[in-house]
Amino acid sequence: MSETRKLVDALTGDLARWLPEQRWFAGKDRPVTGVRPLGVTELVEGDPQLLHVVVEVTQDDRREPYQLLVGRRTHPPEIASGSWIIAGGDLNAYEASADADLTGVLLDLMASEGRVGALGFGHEPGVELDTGLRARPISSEQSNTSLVYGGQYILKLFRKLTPGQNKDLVLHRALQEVGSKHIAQPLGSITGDLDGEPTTVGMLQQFIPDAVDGWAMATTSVRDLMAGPERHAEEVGGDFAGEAERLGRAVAEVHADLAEALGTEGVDADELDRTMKAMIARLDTVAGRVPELAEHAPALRASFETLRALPADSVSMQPIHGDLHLGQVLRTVTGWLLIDFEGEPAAPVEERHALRSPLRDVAGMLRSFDYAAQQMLVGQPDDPELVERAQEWSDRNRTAFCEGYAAVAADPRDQRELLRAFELDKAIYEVSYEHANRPDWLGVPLASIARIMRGDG
Ligand SMILES: Nc1ncnc2c1ncn2[C@@H]1O[C@H](COP(=O)(O)OP(=O)(O)O)[C@@H](O)[C@H]1O
Ligand SMILES: O=P(O)(O)O[C@H]1O[C@H](CO)[C@@H](O[C@H]2O[C@H](CO)[C@@H](O)[C@H](O)[C@H]2O)[C@H](O)[C@H]1O
Repeated sequence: MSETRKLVDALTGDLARWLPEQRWFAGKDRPVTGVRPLGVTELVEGDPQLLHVVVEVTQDDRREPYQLLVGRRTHPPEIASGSWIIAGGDLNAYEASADADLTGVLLDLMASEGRVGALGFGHEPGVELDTGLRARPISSEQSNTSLVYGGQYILKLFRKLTPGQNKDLVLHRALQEVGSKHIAQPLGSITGDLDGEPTTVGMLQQFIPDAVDGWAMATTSVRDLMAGPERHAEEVGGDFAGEAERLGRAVAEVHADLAEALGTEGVDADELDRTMKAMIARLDTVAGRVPELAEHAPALRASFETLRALPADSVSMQPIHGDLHLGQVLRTVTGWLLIDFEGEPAAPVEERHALRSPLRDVAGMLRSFDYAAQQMLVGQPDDPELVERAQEWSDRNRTAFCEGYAAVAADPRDQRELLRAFELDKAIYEVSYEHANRPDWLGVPLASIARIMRGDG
């Protein structure tokens, strides 16, 4: 048996333990019952060695492919303890995305449009890439793993793979084509093979070094307010409402760009019915898993059912971002950029690619303003002054965002019932997300659901 084969066999055993410890692993809600290799490509030969590995992870009846970079060397560099998959012995192996001596090859292969085994590397038409740059992984906790090359490029390695072209790449290319001002330019990609289908495993983009994400800015503003709760949101130095308004405009412009690039579709009554049923199905699934949601389920179901009465022609469908929140927007020196057009990490691929109402993105941002304010109350939920300030901050910034959006497109608040239903649907998704990933924050979406149902949100 070859060395590599032996390693891969050993790895699959250890991965069942290691994978659930990774932030990006999407299946934390149930135990891993099996791991089997689907493909192994040797990107750097010898010692050190870099392997690109795709494994299929089984969890009960669910089977999902994940991508890994595996490094091996006799004299390993400083490796964070959590990155060791097999520590010590002949078969030492670590997750290699932080090993800058090894990851440079990915950029160099994209620059030269190389192919290694099942992996094809390419750059976008007309783009010339600098080579020989060292990469560092970005430290934030994310669904995928991103490497920054020399402060110039950012390469996102998708962790959970879905067959076909990744929606993030498809929408970035479409937006680039129509000259959207609100994206980081797509520069290259890496394509693998999944069940015989060419599949995006990586996307390279322009890196914006001085960008700050919306979540960091918004929570700084909330913190300012909470530090002196005797003052109101509009009186503190860190007021965010101007930015929220500009962000609303940017999101509306991206929606218009997506519609121009990829078209829109009207909706019939059947479609509205399907939307409602999908919301109820998600509610039932999440309420079955999270007991705290169950008490709201009957009222939520009744609320979704009222969508039936809406005129179908009030909705238009188009490609949308699909998981828009303050962590998915970057403030640069010139304005707001939207990133990460993959859609909800847990949604099935067909659903992510489907045309949807742009109001879903608006609802996602509204939820996020609420989150930014309410997460400050985790651990001190009963201080009436702080509760009032949090609500005030959220209301002020949600309004500013909608006003910005309405300056470019139809006012989302004119479709109050639909917007409310999308917000509730998103909050139900968040209950499931927090339950699996950040149980301490479960109260944030639950409190929002209670507030919206009371008519206070
Ligand atoms: N083009 C970019 N320039 C600068 N930073 C970026 C860029 N794209 C992404 N980032 C940073 O990387 C983080 C992860 O990117 P994202 O696309 O959201 O990955 P994930 O799919 O893992 O959530 C973002 O929160 C942001 O801080
Ligand atoms: O950015 P991702 O694609 O990984 O999105 C997932 O993780 C998000 C958290 O990092 C999660 O967003 C939720 O928490 C945010 C604050 O951390 C908040 O701004 C969002 O409104 C809230 O939905 C997102 O739902 C999930 O898909």
